[in-house]
Amino acid sequence: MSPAEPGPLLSPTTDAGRAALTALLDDPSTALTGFDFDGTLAPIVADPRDSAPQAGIVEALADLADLVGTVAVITGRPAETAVLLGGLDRVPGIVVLGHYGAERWVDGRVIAADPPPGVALVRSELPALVEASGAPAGTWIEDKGRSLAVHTRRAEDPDRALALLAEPLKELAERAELRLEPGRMVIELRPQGVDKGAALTSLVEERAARSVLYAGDDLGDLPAFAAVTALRERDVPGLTVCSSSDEVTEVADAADLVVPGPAGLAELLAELTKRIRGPVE
Ligand SMILES: O=P(O)(O)OC[C@H]1O[C@H](O[C@H]2O[C@H](CO)[C@@H](O)[C@H](O)[C@H]2O)[C@H](O)[C@@H](O)[C@@H]1O
Repeated sequence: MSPAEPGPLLSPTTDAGRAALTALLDDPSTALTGFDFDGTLAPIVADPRDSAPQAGIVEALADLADLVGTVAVITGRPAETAVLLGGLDRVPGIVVLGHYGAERWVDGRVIAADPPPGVALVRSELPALVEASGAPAGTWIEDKGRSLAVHTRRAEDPDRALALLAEPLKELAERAELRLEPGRMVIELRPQGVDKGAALTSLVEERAARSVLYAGDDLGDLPAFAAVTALRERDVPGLTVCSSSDEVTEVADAADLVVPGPAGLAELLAELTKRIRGPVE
């Protein structure tokens, strides 16, 4: 295989994806690359406090940061949590947008507005709601400051727990004027008005990026995939990458390229940096 040919992983299956890859390789310095954290950069684990990046992936991001215009992480986590768990401060110039874009971490500083009052309401009512729902033991609440998430991964029957919680959480979210965000064995109640699509689009505009790559694994990443599609209409070629799992299949269906989880993404990033650098003389 010549260095100009796609490797086994870096092979988009759509024309739009192939066009975006070509644009990125032709002019990497104007490309923006964005990544989700859990399930994409970090393998899924039972307790979110134990999350750690896929081996080698932070080093791959650091290599990429030398070559492309922007490396960003866009996550449902608080920005600082993702930076700490991921050791993301090892990536030069990285931008970390937390809480679906409501927070921005750059160079060790976090910029964020105050959370809406509905978050305090949810904080006070959620424990009793979870108890009353009949959700099985192992169901637990993650308080992220600006939002709260109810996790069922450690419950005996995670899907049944989610089914029991769905209606009561919907009712509470409506009363608190918050948005319900379903994910991988989790339902989150979070402020409205932001999503990963709006966050990605703003960053592309701010950086005047001329091509974009976005990688994600969960339902909360679909707005970013939609933003990539919309940016193509504005002459910004875009490539969507799914870090696949058996838990969520909608993301693979929407992607230009599918890799097998964070391990596959680490390999893809290594291949991408190799392709950008070109043949070694
Ligand atoms: O936008 P992301 O970076 O993908 O964050 C989405 C949610 O990720 C975390 O939950 C997920 O990962 C956990 C650790 O692997 C796993 O235990 C859980 O089942 C997953 O849903 C995080 O805890 C949430 O707050 C994020 O919103």
